[in-house]
Amino acid sequence: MSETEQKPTVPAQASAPAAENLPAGREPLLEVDHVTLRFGGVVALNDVDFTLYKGEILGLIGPNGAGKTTCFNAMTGIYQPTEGEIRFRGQRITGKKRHQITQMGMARTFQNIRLFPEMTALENVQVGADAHHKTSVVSALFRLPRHWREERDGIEKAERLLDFVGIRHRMHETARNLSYGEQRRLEIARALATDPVLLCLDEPAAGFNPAEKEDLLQLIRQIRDQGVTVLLIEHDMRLVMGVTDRLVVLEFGKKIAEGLPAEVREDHRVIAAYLGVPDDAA
Ligand SMILES: Nc1ncnc2c1ncn2[C@@H]1O[C@H](COP(=O)(O)OP(=O)(O)OP(=O)(O)O)[C@@H](O)[C@H]1O
Repeated sequence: MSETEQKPTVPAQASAPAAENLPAGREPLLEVDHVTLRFGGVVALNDVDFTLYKGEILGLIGPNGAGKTTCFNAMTGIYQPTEGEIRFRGQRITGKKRHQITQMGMARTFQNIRLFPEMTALENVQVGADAHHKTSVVSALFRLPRHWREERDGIEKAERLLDFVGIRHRMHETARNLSYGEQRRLEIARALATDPVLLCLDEPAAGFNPAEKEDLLQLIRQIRDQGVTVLLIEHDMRLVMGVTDRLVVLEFGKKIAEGLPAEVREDHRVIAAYLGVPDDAA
């Protein structure tokens, strides 16, 4: 990416902080405040409590069924907590609609890729950019100048984002014809098109080979360096340990550990959770 016009369209914010400064003195961006979420008899989240600070890359990890995706879904308005609340940029988002949360600056990707398969890569990203368009139905119908301007800006922005994630050369290809890795990158570009301050990535490396994982690690760092805070759910421990500033660990819906990756890796409860051995034997 060149330094000038190729710069991605992500919000201009203060430059990324040094990881070692986290979290002391940092500004909270997202607060998950004693959240419990039940599905009938299943307690998917049990009094989960953590804060995500502006500018960090936080990993949310845990064995299968630990509650990670449920936590993302509660944050992004898909599920409502049974108890507790979630605050984003100081505002309570519990009860808000998904599009309202997107407009507040939170974007996400999904564990199972959700693109518009018959649309081109460019069009998929434009859909994300449309979240902020101000054109009324009338000005779109009558093709007023404002509509053209927004459409042109949307295309330019989509091209820059495709360049940023490394698939600009595929912009006119339909999403269904992209490789799996390209589709995952396209999802990230589409999420960035909504100008998020927080990007939530749900298992972005699933199905990747080691080289693709290394590229993804670089991309996540670049996203953070553009001022976007990142919340990452990921099973690949090498990627998690290599890219995150801090980790929150869930098991059976409960937070069992939180801290720097090096600390969490040594935590006996985390080792027990991953190895499936009794707590006192770990
Ligand atoms: N819509 C739902 N209805 C009922 N139970 C659900 C629902 N969604 C999740 N669960 C249950 O909540 C628990 C947590 O699931 P969740 O998908 O959040 O875990 P996860 O940590 O993301 O797992 P994985 O790593 O396998 O994706 C599981 O027991 C799951 O079966």
